[in-house]
Amino acid sequence: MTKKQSIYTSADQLDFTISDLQAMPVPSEVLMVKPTYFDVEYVINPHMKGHVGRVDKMQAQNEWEHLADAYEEHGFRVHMLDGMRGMPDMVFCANQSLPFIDTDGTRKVIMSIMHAEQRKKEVDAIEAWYRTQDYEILHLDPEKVSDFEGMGDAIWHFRRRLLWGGYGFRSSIEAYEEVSRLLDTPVIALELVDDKFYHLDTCFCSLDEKTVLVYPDAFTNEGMKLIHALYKNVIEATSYEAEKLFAVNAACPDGKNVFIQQGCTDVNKKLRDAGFAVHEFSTYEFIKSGGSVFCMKMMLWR
Ligand SMILES: NC(=[NH2+])NCCC[C@H](N)C(=O)O
Repeated sequence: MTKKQSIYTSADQLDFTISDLQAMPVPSEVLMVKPTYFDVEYVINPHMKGHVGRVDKMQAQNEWEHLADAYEEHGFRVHMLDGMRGMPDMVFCANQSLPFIDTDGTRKVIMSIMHAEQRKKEVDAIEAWYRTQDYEILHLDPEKVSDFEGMGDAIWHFRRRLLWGGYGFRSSIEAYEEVSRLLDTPVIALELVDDKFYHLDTCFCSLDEKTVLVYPDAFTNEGMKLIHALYKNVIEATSYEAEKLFAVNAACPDGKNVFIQQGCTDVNKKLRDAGFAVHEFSTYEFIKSGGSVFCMKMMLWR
């Protein structure tokens, strides 16, 4: 496809359909950071309020292990990285980077510029791990980009070279000009308008090429138009399940199986009706920090 434009912010700018886009392999590996030092120590999103010092460490460890096992059971190789003292949010390893595989098979990663001061040092720790993994490491120009929180806000369309980028709370729209240029990929930029849904991965879950799970009130009308223009099936979560159960922070690593927080009855029925297999997990300890299934891992290519 010849790109006329790299960042799309309104539906009338769209000059392609999904089938025009190049295919991209599905990741086969997962990175997870052990929750040894996970806790709620500060408040940088509305979900963390009232939870400082209230994490049940044993329970968190159990929840994390069940999730890691599930990736292994579904055939994914899981890299487990030790957490670090003083980095209670490092366990949310969707945030410090955005990995990518090029058309020639080169693996690259763009390192994040965390919005919150408290989380900035996590990026170096994750970068050090990528150095052991034969990834080409790319950095955003801090003169041009103030913040970008990796796969928390930048989500690949399933199996296609198209990036969906959320902005407004943790990432700024300028980041996507840079990301689009570095990865030579079009970006659909979606403004986030509700601070309870501060990362794109709290309100947008890419399920397969044609299907997405969203929480519509987290977006502008124009954002929802873009989503409807490029997805045939748009599954909507209720406000209760999206906000209290992080239903949309689910993960569908293979286009068939959806890993999701326990108890999302309405969303689960819609997912099953659409042909997906649903696997429920307890992530209550992590929800206290404003994260669930999706943000506790990073998908990688081998
Ligand atoms: N991608 C995510 N939604 N990650 C959750 C991050 C939670 C973390 N406490 C933060 O506010 O930064």
